[in-house]
Amino acid sequence: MTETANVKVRGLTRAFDDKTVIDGLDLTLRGGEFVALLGHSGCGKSTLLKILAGLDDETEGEVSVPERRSVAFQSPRLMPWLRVWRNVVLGLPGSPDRALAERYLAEVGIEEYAGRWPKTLSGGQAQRVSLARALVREPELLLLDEPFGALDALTRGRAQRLVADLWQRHGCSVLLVTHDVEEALLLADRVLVMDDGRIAYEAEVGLERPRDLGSPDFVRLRGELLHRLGVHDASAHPLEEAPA
Ligand SMILES: Nc1ncnc2c1ncn2[C@@H]1O[C@H](COP(=O)(O)OP(=O)(O)OP(=O)(O)O)[C@@H](O)[C@H]1O
Repeated sequence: MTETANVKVRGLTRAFDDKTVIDGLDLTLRGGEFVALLGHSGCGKSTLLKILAGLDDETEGEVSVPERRSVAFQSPRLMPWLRVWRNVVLGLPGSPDRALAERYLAEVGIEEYAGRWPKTLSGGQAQRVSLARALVREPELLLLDEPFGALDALTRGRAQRLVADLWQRHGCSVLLVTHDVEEALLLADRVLVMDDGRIAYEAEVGLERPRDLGSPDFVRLRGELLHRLGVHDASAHPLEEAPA
Protein backbone atom coordinates (compact mmCIF):
# COMPACT_ATOMS: atom_id res chain seq x y z
CA MET A 1 0.00 0.00 0.00
CA THR A 2 1.36 3.43 -0.87
CA GLU A 3 0.64 6.54 1.16
CA THR A 4 1.01 8.92 -1.77
CA ALA A 5 -1.75 9.95 -4.14
CA ASN A 6 -2.41 7.28 -6.72
CA VAL A 7 -5.09 9.18 -8.61
CA LYS A 8 -4.72 12.82 -9.41
CA VAL A 9 -7.17 14.60 -11.68
CA ARG A 10 -7.05 18.33 -12.34
CA GLY A 11 -9.38 20.43 -14.45
CA LEU A 12 -10.89 17.41 -16.21
CA THR A 13 -13.47 18.26 -18.85
CA ARG A 14 -15.46 15.93 -21.09
CA ALA A 15 -18.17 17.03 -23.48
CA PHE A 16 -20.40 14.98 -25.77
CA ASP A 17 -21.31 17.12 -28.76
CA ASP A 18 -22.31 20.42 -27.14
CA LYS A 19 -23.12 18.93 -23.72
CA THR A 20 -20.40 19.30 -21.08
CA VAL A 21 -20.75 16.38 -18.68
CA ILE A 22 -17.53 16.82 -16.71
CA ASP A 23 -16.54 20.40 -16.20
CA GLY A 24 -13.18 21.22 -14.65
CA LEU A 25 -13.28 18.35 -12.15
CA ASP A 26 -10.53 17.87 -9.54
CA LEU A 27 -10.07 14.58 -7.68
CA THR A 28 -7.34 12.99 -5.59
CA LEU A 29 -7.27 9.45 -4.19
CA ARG A 30 -4.65 8.46 -1.67
CA GLY A 31 -2.95 5.09 -2.07
CA GLY A 32 -5.12 2.44 -0.39
CA GLU A 33 -8.07 4.78 0.07
CA PHE A 34 -11.66 3.57 -0.47
CA VAL A 35 -13.75 6.35 -2.00
CA ALA A 36 -17.42 6.17 -2.95
CA LEU A 37 -18.92 8.43 -5.60
CA LEU A 38 -22.58 9.41 -5.42
CA GLY A 39 -24.62 11.64 -7.67
CA HIS A 40 -27.87 11.80 -9.54
CA SER A 41 -28.45 9.64 -12.58
CA GLY A 42 -26.75 11.15 -15.60
CA CYS A 43 -24.40 13.44 -13.67
CA GLY A 44 -21.32 11.82 -15.22
CA LYS A 45 -20.14 9.19 -12.70
CA SER A 46 -19.69 6.41 -15.25
CA THR A 47 -18.07 8.82 -17.66
CA LEU A 48 -15.50 9.71 -14.99
CA LEU A 49 -14.85 6.04 -14.24
CA LYS A 50 -14.36 5.23 -17.91
CA ILE A 51 -11.85 8.04 -18.22
CA LEU A 52 -9.92 6.76 -15.17
CA ALA A 53 -10.06 3.24 -16.62
CA GLY A 54 -8.48 4.50 -19.85
CA LEU A 55 -11.59 3.68 -21.91
CA ASP A 56 -12.21 7.29 -22.93
CA ASP A 57 -9.47 9.79 -23.70
CA GLU A 58 -11.38 12.52 -25.50
CA THR A 59 -10.82 14.82 -22.56
CA GLU A 60 -9.15 18.01 -21.49
CA GLY A 61 -7.21 18.38 -18.27
CA GLU A 62 -4.71 16.33 -16.31
CA VAL A 63 -5.34 12.67 -15.37
CA SER A 64 -2.73 10.70 -13.49
CA VAL A 65 -3.60 7.08 -12.60
CA PRO A 66 -1.53 3.97 -11.90
CA GLU A 67 -0.71 1.66 -14.78
CA ARG A 68 -2.16 -1.33 -12.93
CA ARG A 69 -5.87 -0.62 -12.65
CA SER A 70 -8.98 -2.71 -13.18
CA VAL A 71 -12.63 -2.03 -13.64
CA ALA A 72 -15.77 -4.03 -12.83
CA PHE A 73 -19.17 -2.95 -14.11
CA GLN A 74 -22.75 -3.51 -12.98
CA SER A 75 -23.09 -6.18 -15.63
CA PRO A 76 -20.32 -8.80 -15.23
CA ARG A 77 -19.60 -8.84 -18.99
CA LEU A 78 -18.35 -12.43 -19.09
CA MET A 79 -17.56 -14.04 -22.43
CA PRO A 80 -20.21 -16.79 -22.80
CA TRP A 81 -17.98 -18.97 -24.99
CA LEU A 82 -15.20 -19.18 -22.39
CA ARG A 83 -15.32 -21.22 -19.20
CA VAL A 84 -15.27 -19.29 -15.94
CA TRP A 85 -11.55 -19.71 -15.31
CA ARG A 86 -10.69 -18.58 -18.85
CA ASN A 87 -12.79 -15.45 -18.28
CA VAL A 88 -10.75 -14.65 -15.17
CA VAL A 89 -7.39 -14.67 -16.97
CA LEU A 90 -8.69 -13.28 -20.25
CA GLY A 91 -6.37 -10.61 -21.59
CA LEU A 92 -3.43 -11.48 -19.38
CA PRO A 93 -0.17 -12.00 -21.26
CA GLY A 94 1.10 -15.55 -21.79
CA SER A 95 -0.86 -18.79 -22.05
CA PRO A 96 -4.03 -19.03 -19.91
CA ASP A 97 -3.07 -20.13 -16.40
CA ARG A 98 -5.83 -22.16 -14.73
CA ALA A 99 -4.05 -22.36 -11.36
CA LEU A 100 -3.80 -18.57 -11.27
CA ALA A 101 -7.48 -18.20 -12.16
CA GLU A 102 -8.44 -20.69 -9.44
CA ARG A 103 -6.40 -18.80 -6.85
CA TYR A 104 -8.46 -15.65 -7.50
CA LEU A 105 -11.74 -17.56 -7.77
CA ALA A 106 -10.93 -18.97 -4.32
CA GLU A 107 -10.43 -15.41 -3.07
CA VAL A 108 -13.96 -14.52 -4.09
CA GLY A 109 -15.29 -17.82 -2.70
CA ILE A 110 -16.20 -19.71 -5.91
CA GLU A 111 -13.16 -21.82 -6.77
CA GLU A 112 -15.43 -24.79 -7.51
CA TYR A 113 -17.00 -22.96 -10.47
CA ALA A 114 -13.76 -22.70 -12.43
CA GLY A 115 -14.85 -25.22 -15.08
CA ARG A 116 -18.42 -23.97 -15.50
CA TRP A 117 -19.90 -21.92 -18.32
CA PRO A 118 -20.96 -18.35 -17.47
CA LYS A 119 -24.61 -19.02 -18.34
CA THR A 120 -24.86 -21.53 -15.46
CA LEU A 121 -23.99 -18.91 -12.84
CA SER A 122 -26.33 -16.79 -10.74
CA GLY A 123 -26.01 -13.01 -10.90
CA GLY A 124 -24.05 -12.91 -7.65
CA GLN A 125 -21.68 -15.67 -8.79
CA ALA A 126 -21.08 -13.95 -12.14
CA GLN A 127 -20.33 -10.72 -10.29
CA ARG A 128 -17.73 -12.61 -8.20
CA VAL A 129 -16.09 -13.85 -11.40
CA SER A 130 -15.97 -10.28 -12.60
CA LEU A 131 -14.26 -9.27 -9.33
CA ALA A 132 -11.77 -12.15 -9.66
CA ARG A 133 -10.98 -10.96 -13.19
CA ALA A 134 -10.37 -7.44 -11.87
CA LEU A 135 -8.16 -8.67 -9.00
CA VAL A 136 -6.02 -11.09 -11.00
CA ARG A 137 -4.25 -8.02 -12.36
CA GLU A 138 -3.29 -7.08 -8.78
CA PRO A 139 -4.47 -3.52 -9.40
CA GLU A 140 -3.27 -0.52 -7.46
CA LEU A 141 -6.60 1.06 -8.37
CA LEU A 142 -9.89 -0.81 -8.53
CA LEU A 143 -12.76 0.99 -10.28
CA LEU A 144 -16.23 -0.34 -9.48
CA ASP A 145 -19.24 0.96 -11.41
CA GLU A 146 -22.42 -0.02 -9.52
CA PRO A 147 -21.10 -3.57 -9.12
CA PHE A 148 -23.94 -4.62 -6.80
CA GLY A 149 -26.73 -2.73 -8.53
CA ALA A 150 -28.35 -5.78 -10.13
CA LEU A 151 -28.14 -8.07 -7.08
CA ASP A 152 -30.92 -8.91 -4.64
CA ALA A 153 -30.58 -7.47 -1.13
CA LEU A 154 -29.07 -10.56 0.49
CA THR A 155 -26.53 -11.21 -2.27
CA ARG A 156 -25.75 -7.52 -2.32
CA GLY A 157 -24.90 -7.54 1.40
CA ARG A 158 -22.58 -10.53 0.91
CA ALA A 159 -20.92 -8.93 -2.11
CA GLN A 160 -20.36 -5.70 -0.15
CA ARG A 161 -18.66 -7.62 2.68
CA LEU A 162 -16.55 -9.46 0.13
CA VAL A 163 -15.38 -6.21 -1.47
CA ALA A 164 -14.55 -4.78 1.96
CA ASP A 165 -12.44 -7.90 2.71
CA LEU A 166 -10.71 -7.87 -0.65
CA TRP A 167 -9.88 -4.21 -0.28
CA GLN A 168 -8.36 -4.77 3.15
CA ARG A 169 -6.35 -7.75 1.91
CA HIS A 170 -5.08 -6.16 -1.30
CA GLY A 171 -4.56 -2.62 -0.07
CA CYS A 172 -5.50 -1.11 -3.45
CA SER A 173 -7.35 2.17 -3.82
CA VAL A 174 -11.00 1.76 -4.71
CA LEU A 175 -13.35 4.17 -6.44
CA LEU A 176 -16.90 2.84 -6.13
CA VAL A 177 -19.76 4.42 -8.06
CA THR A 178 -23.05 3.76 -6.33
CA HIS A 179 -26.60 5.07 -6.03
CA ASP A 180 -26.87 3.84 -2.49
CA VAL A 181 -25.92 6.24 0.32
CA GLU A 182 -25.83 3.45 2.90
CA GLU A 183 -23.56 1.33 0.75
CA ALA A 184 -21.22 4.29 0.36
CA LEU A 185 -21.14 4.85 4.12
CA LEU A 186 -20.71 1.17 4.94
CA LEU A 187 -17.67 0.79 2.72
CA ALA A 188 -15.83 4.02 2.06
CA ASP A 189 -13.24 6.15 3.87
CA ARG A 190 -14.58 9.15 2.00
CA VAL A 191 -17.80 9.82 0.12
CA LEU A 192 -17.94 12.26 -2.78
CA VAL A 193 -21.01 13.80 -4.35
CA MET A 194 -20.81 14.74 -8.01
CA ASP A 195 -22.94 17.55 -9.38
CA ASP A 196 -22.68 20.01 -12.27
CA GLY A 197 -19.68 18.14 -13.65
CA ARG A 198 -17.56 18.41 -10.51
CA ILE A 199 -17.11 17.03 -7.04
CA ALA A 200 -19.61 19.24 -5.25
CA TYR A 201 -19.28 17.83 -1.73
CA GLU A 202 -17.19 15.36 0.21
CA ALA A 203 -17.52 13.70 3.59
CA GLU A 204 -14.78 11.87 5.51
CA VAL A 205 -16.55 8.91 7.07
CA GLY A 206 -14.14 8.26 9.95
CA LEU A 207 -16.21 5.43 11.51
CA GLU A 208 -14.75 2.13 12.72
CA ARG A 209 -15.38 -0.96 10.62
CA PRO A 210 -17.57 -2.98 10.48
CA ARG A 211 -20.02 -0.11 10.56
CA ASP A 212 -23.29 0.01 12.36
CA LEU A 213 -26.15 1.44 10.28
CA GLY A 214 -27.95 2.41 13.46
CA SER A 215 -25.13 4.32 15.15
CA PRO A 216 -25.80 8.04 15.69
CA ASP A 217 -22.75 9.04 13.59
CA PHE A 218 -23.83 6.81 10.71
CA VAL A 219 -27.35 8.22 10.81
CA ARG A 220 -26.02 11.78 10.94
CA LEU A 221 -23.70 11.27 7.94
CA ARG A 222 -26.49 9.57 6.01
CA GLY A 223 -28.78 12.52 6.70
CA GLU A 224 -26.10 14.99 5.60
CA LEU A 225 -25.47 13.17 2.34
CA LEU A 226 -29.17 12.78 1.56
CA HIS A 227 -29.62 16.47 2.25
CA ARG A 228 -26.73 17.30 -0.11
CA LEU A 229 -28.34 15.13 -2.74
CA GLY A 230 -31.65 16.88 -2.24
CA VAL A 231 -33.33 13.62 -1.22
CA HIS A 232 -35.87 14.02 1.56
CA ASP A 233 -37.69 10.74 1.25
CA ALA A 234 -34.96 8.23 2.18
CA SER A 235 -35.78 5.07 0.28
CA ALA A 236 -33.26 2.25 -0.24
CA HIS A 237 -32.03 3.54 -3.60
CA PRO A 238 -32.77 7.23 -3.40
CA LEU A 239 -30.89 8.33 -6.50
CA GLU A 240 -32.29 5.98 -9.04
CA GLU A 241 -34.76 7.28 -11.53
CA ALA A 242 -38.35 6.42 -10.80
CA PRO A 243 -39.82 3.91 -13.27
CA ALA A 244 -41.64 5.59 -16.13
N1 LIG B 1 -20.92 8.06 -25.50
C1 LIG B 1 -21.78 9.04 -25.18
N2 LIG B 1 -22.30 9.84 -26.12
C2 LIG B 1 -23.14 10.85 -25.80
N3 LIG B 1 -23.52 11.15 -24.55
C3 LIG B 1 -23.05 10.38 -23.57
C4 LIG B 1 -22.14 9.28 -23.81
N4 LIG B 1 -21.81 8.73 -22.62
C5 LIG B 1 -22.47 9.43 -21.68
N5 LIG B 1 -23.21 10.41 -22.25
C6 LIG B 1 -24.07 11.37 -21.52
O1 LIG B 1 -23.33 11.89 -20.45
C7 LIG B 1 -24.16 12.07 -19.31
C8 LIG B 1 -23.54 11.36 -18.12
O2 LIG B 1 -23.62 9.95 -18.32
P1 LIG B 1 -23.04 8.93 -17.26
O3 LIG B 1 -23.37 7.56 -17.75
O4 LIG B 1 -21.63 9.25 -17.00
O5 LIG B 1 -23.90 9.29 -15.98
P2 LIG B 1 -24.03 8.53 -14.59
O6 LIG B 1 -23.91 9.56 -13.52
O7 LIG B 1 -23.08 7.39 -14.53
O8 LIG B 1 -25.52 8.00 -14.67
P3 LIG B 1 -26.20 6.71 -14.00
O9 LIG B 1 -26.12 6.95 -12.53
O10 LIG B 1 -27.60 6.75 -14.53
O11 LIG B 1 -25.43 5.50 -14.45
C9 LIG B 1 -25.54 11.57 -19.70
O12 LIG B 1 -26.33 12.68 -20.05
C10 LIG B 1 -25.27 10.70 -20.89
O13 LIG B 1 -26.36 10.70 -21.76
